[in-house]
Amino acid sequence: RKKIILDCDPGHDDAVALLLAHGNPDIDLLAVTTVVGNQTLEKVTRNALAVGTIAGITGVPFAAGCGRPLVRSIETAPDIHGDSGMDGPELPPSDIDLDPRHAVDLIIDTVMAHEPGTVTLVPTAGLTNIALAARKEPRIVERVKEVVLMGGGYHVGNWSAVAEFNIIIDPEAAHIVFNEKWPVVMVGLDLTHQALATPDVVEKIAAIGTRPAKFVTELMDFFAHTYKDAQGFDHPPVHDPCAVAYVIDPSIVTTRKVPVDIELQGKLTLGMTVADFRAPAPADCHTSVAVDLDHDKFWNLVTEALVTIGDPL
Ligand SMILES: Nc1ccc([C@@H]2N[C@H](CO)[C@@H](O)[C@H]2O)cc1
Ligand SMILES: [Ca+2]
Repeated sequence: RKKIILDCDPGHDDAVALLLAHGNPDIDLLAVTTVVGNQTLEKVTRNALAVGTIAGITGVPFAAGCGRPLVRSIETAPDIHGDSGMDGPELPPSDIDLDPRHAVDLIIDTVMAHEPGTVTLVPTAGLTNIALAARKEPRIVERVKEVVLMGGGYHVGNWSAVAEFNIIIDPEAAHIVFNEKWPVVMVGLDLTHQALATPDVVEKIAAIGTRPAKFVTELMDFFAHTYKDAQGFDHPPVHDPCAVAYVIDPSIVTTRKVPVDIELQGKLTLGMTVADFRAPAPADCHTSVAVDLDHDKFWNLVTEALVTIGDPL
């Protein structure tokens, strides 16, 4: 099984990523950590625990992490995720207790406790926790198998003309993560804008007839409305589970090995993930970007995970 740590900011699509990670039999979810992003740390942490409760996750530590970016001030995304960060469905009180450790320490402890080269980090939010973990315990960089992150875009932005939200809310953290010498697979907007929750996808999920599936349809209904109003999309792109899906089955995403670095100075380009496609990638290039998604295989993974989780209505 593939061991992962999910670092997230639920977030409608983070919730689907967590359900996919929990429901897929090939994934061993070692820990769930939260970081400020779509909403404040307190709100996204409450949301993560609510999803864990709905999914019936037990025996997996949940820890809260950084409440603000390394350098810049907090920027949340209420226009897309609402005031709670996961508006739409009713959220149950959580029966999961937070791990007493900071997320950075839980990430470090977990990576150091497992065989080198076996733990994949899956960030689906700003990279503040991941950057700090690499600075506090540099040994995790050579020990982590790879970092498969939802963020960035080599030709697409959503928080500026050229920058994606998870990167631009903490570009200094992203610069650290992309420049450490570990393998980084950037699952950016170029890929995730192909993962649209169309009506037939939502109908398939509704037909599963379980509480978690109903929860996802309610998330998607809200997400569809805000994505239409705020970004003019007919159907909402469900970004974060694409990173988990790549870990489960790399064949459902095509990737290209290409140097990627983060713009920290530009007035117009701050937070841009600059991919240099020009020459053949240098032999020591440790970054790659996701290009094409197998839409049907992707949504089959999500529906199969929900079927596995069960809990009929
Ligand atoms: N407009 C918008 C802002 C933030 C996000 C969140 N950031 C990433 C996509 O930019 C995902 O992780 C998602 O949770 C999605 C849409
Ligand atoms: Ca997210």
